[in-house]
Amino acid sequence: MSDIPVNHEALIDGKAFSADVRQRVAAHVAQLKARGITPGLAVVLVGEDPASEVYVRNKGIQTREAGMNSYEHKLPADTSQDALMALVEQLNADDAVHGILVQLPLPDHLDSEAVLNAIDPAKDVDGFHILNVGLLATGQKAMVACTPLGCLMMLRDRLGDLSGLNAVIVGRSNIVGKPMAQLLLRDSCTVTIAHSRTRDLGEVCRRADILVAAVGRPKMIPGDWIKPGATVIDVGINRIEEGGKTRLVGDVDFDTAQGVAGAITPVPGGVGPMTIACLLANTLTACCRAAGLPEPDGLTA
Ligand SMILES: Nc1nc2c(c(=O)[nH]1)N[C@@H](CN(C=O)c1ccc(C(=O)N[C@@H](CCC(=O)O)C(=O)O)cc1)CN2
Repeated sequence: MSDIPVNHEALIDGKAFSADVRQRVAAHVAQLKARGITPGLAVVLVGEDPASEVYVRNKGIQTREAGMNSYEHKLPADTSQDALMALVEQLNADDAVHGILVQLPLPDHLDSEAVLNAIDPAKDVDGFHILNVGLLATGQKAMVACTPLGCLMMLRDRLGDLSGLNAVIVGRSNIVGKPMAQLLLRDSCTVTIAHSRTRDLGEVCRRADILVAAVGRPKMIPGDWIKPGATVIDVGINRIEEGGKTRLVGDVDFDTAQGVAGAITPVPGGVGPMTIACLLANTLTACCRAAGLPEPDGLTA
């Protein structure tokens, strides 16, 4: 954000929202623990990517803060595919582990798709397993990818019933764009997925009551692409250099967008914090399902 005054009424505070989600998860975990059940999340990090190390550390901290067990597996960058698959199998078989997450990106020599599809779908708290992708696409009970789940929670909180709204998602990735589209379709939005080849992208965006930006291009969407009063969810986290300093910006040009949008997520402090909160929510859901207990209200799709 720059020196332009922030319209606080329009701001969707992902930090505060994620704190509330984590608090609700913790309350539910406390009830489970009183029955002798402790949810456990295993996170696997291969290599030493600095950003991944920060995310994995934060996941461990927030998992423990929610009262769950955290199991961290840090493997060297030259770990073989076989060794990684063997660890996944070991975690699949471990009853103390209810959720498994392999931090992405993996080093280039590893086949990410094969690793993700080796995770037990019931423990796939990232929602990336092909079975969970298919279940979501066919409207069945699935583990849902954390970032789109977090976006959905914020949209429902801000707008209530989403049915009939025009939703435009800019970006067609497997981990955000496509699952986001499925979730909004399930909530009866009229959904458009736009991407790099979309013609008249500005025109398409201007039709959106809900605009989700997930392209990974800094400040690509200016304020005059936004319908007045629209709800804007910015999934982009881009590090840019400005005035000799680096800072994080989204895919939306926040300064020009915030005066037009009815509600908007900032970067940082918007969607990002919801990703880890939803990971904890998914781990709790996986644990409840494994124990044959009712799922927590308001923490699933
Ligand atoms: N297996 C997975 N790998 C990755 C995922 C994922 O969901 N599953 N997502 C990202 C990284 N990520 C979590 O893993 C993540 C990214 C960003 C944030 C966040 O809170 N961002 C802050 C800004 C942080 C900063 O200052 O750099 C924000 O937006 O406010 C949390 C988690 C890729 N890998």
